[in-house]
Amino acid sequence: MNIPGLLPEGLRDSLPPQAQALASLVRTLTDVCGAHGYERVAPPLIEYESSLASGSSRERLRFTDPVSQQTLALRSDITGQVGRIAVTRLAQQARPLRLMYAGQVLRVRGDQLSPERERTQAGAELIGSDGPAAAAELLQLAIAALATAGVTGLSVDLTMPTLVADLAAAGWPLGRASLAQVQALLDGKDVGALKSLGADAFVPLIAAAGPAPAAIIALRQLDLPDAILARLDAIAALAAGLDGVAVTLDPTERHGFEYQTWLGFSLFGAGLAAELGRGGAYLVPRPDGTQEPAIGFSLYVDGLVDLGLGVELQRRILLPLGTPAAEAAALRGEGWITVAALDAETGAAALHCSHIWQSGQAVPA
Ligand SMILES: N[C@@H](Cc1c[nH]c[nH+]1)C(=O)O
Repeated sequence: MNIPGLLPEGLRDSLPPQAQALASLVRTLTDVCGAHGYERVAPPLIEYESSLASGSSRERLRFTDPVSQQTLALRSDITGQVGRIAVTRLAQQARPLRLMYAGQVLRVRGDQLSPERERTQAGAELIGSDGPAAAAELLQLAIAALATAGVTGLSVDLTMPTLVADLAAAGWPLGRASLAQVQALLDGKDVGALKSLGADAFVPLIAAAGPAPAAIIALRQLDLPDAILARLDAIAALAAGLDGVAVTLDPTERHGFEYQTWLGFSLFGAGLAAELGRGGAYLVPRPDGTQEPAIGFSLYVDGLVDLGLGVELQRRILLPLGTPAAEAAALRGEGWITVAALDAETGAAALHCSHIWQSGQAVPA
């Protein structure tokens, strides 16, 4: 098919002013992470499919490399690549290691709330710890970055991605159901089926969701193993430390948390149904077969552009033909965007200029 301008489903051109807004938002978000001690890394867009596959079951666009004959894939997430860098090239660096990144990722399929397949992720990962102090740092950093970018009405949904599996491992009876079945029934909030299969113990988890303080009280009433009670304490402290942000807890939510462990979180803002970012604790596989704890987040910058953020209102001035270069440079120095006329006819409006430079003065067009 060769229709000019037609793009494959889920892909789009970013135009003025959105393309500029995207770049300036990436800058804002990475500046906030940088100011908190995170150092930038830039992994490649494409890698061996086998190295991208570790840790994530996400579907990736793949192809055979005509040069090496190996299967390569386009990254669908940058977190795993940062982990790979941390445990290989930066394995000798002191921990915790604080790294950040920004770049494009490609998903094979979009989803209902965000149909686009190419997205820009900007995020931070702390490698070497996934404890409560690290969790508090990362969550607060994600919130600070979004707030600096101009997001209002921030809310956080906390989840415990491995909770159900951990409870089953600790001896909570699954009845006649498999772990995967119980997880699916919890996703569907299917109390009847859980009971009829003998997995009654898991039913109260459904009601223990909602505003964090109440959900935590409800969970504490269940017969939880000590290790999980300790996590709950950490989550309670985390939620209490997020001033002015609405925090909910949905303990059995796993959707989108394929590799996160004891803690996952989604970030939302006023005006957009889709999440603005997501993060959590996870384990990075080391080449020797052991694992290193880590925690981080990714922000989806396109959603911020859709909210109208990142557009800088800069004044544009038309410079008539023959304007001396020094005058033009002085105007740019004052913060003007200068647009040089190439002829005497083209007017300010056609060049999106609000002003014209006339006899040494900026005159409204
Ligand atoms: N990269 C993950 C979020 C994440 C970052 N670090 C840990 N988890 C995602 O986009 O879903």
